[in-house]
Amino acid sequence: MVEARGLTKTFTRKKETVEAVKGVDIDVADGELVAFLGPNGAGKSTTLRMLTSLLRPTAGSATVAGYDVVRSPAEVRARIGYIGQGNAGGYSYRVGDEMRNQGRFYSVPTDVARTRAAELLEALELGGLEKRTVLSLSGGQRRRLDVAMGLMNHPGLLFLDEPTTGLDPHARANLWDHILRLREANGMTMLLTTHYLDEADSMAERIVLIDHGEVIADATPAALKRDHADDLVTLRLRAGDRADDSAARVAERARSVLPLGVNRAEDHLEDDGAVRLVLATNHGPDLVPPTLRALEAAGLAVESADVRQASLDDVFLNLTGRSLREEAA
Ligand SMILES: Nc1ncnc2c1ncn2[C@@H]1O[C@H](COP(=O)(O)OP(=O)(O)OP(=O)(O)O)[C@@H](O)[C@H]1O
Repeated sequence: MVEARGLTKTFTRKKETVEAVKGVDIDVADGELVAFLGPNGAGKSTTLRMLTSLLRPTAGSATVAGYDVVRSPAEVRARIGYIGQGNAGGYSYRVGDEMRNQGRFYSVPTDVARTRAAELLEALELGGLEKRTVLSLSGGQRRRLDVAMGLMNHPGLLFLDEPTTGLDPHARANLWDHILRLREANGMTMLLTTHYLDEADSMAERIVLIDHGEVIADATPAALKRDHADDLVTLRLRAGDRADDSAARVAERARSVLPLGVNRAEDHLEDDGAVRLVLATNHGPDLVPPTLRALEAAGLAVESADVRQASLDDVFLNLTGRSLREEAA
């Protein structure tokens, strides 16, 4: 559905040059749901705007739904839906008019547009709001209207630029619910940008991590976490009463019986004399039972166990040395 090679965009303004996108390769197969994830200014929107033919690339090429974005922009636009950042611009327009205008923009015959608009508004829980002005809608309703408008031409491929930014958690979940249901019903391919880590993690089948205009990783959320981050299992062990049960001995005995699957182990002496053992692993939850069994069989008392699973922020941190969560904040 999408094939981009060496896609590049350089903005020049008042002698200042910004290399927004630096030679990006992207492939999206039919039916995939792919998220561009990256910090502010990484080049996500610029890439999306080139793929939707809204922005001409400085170099490189892209075909979308089988058409070249530079040579055949009209063919591309007829086959895609695009939901930009803060779309529903005509605030004084009525919801129904916005949908009709969108239909006209895509040359959808009037009677088809009427039926389609009604179906989409119903599917996005906006039924009955046709006569309301866009201005009077809540943030979540406005964003759902954006989605409805983006689907007026029944696209096989939908581009969403930060669809849930600015919405509260309830409205975000609700919007996702609707998007995924429509995707299911229509078999749409979807490409979206987001800086919500949790959203990318749970919704996207594949994540393209973008930083400083470059793709720094491209894989499923699970593979990214497996290859670029560790789960951490933290255990508190009690030093025994015997003379040779010093904290150092406890740590040493614990290390000697750890099961397979531990990438790294560190121990720390706590103020109260307990030993904190931190295990880095790719299989946090699965590692806990055999570890507990092994430690207990070795006569070591485990006071507590905690598992922190790898996150996409850990992945970004390990790849760039910066925290995406902190940059977003
Ligand atoms: N029209 C423009 N003129 C000049 N510079 C631009 C223009 N559009 C984008 N840029 C610059 O290009 C870089 C990439 O911007 P882009 O909007 O693609 O990033 P982004 O990853 O989508 O960020 P955000 O998450 O904040 O939307 C930024 O440095 C931005 O300032």
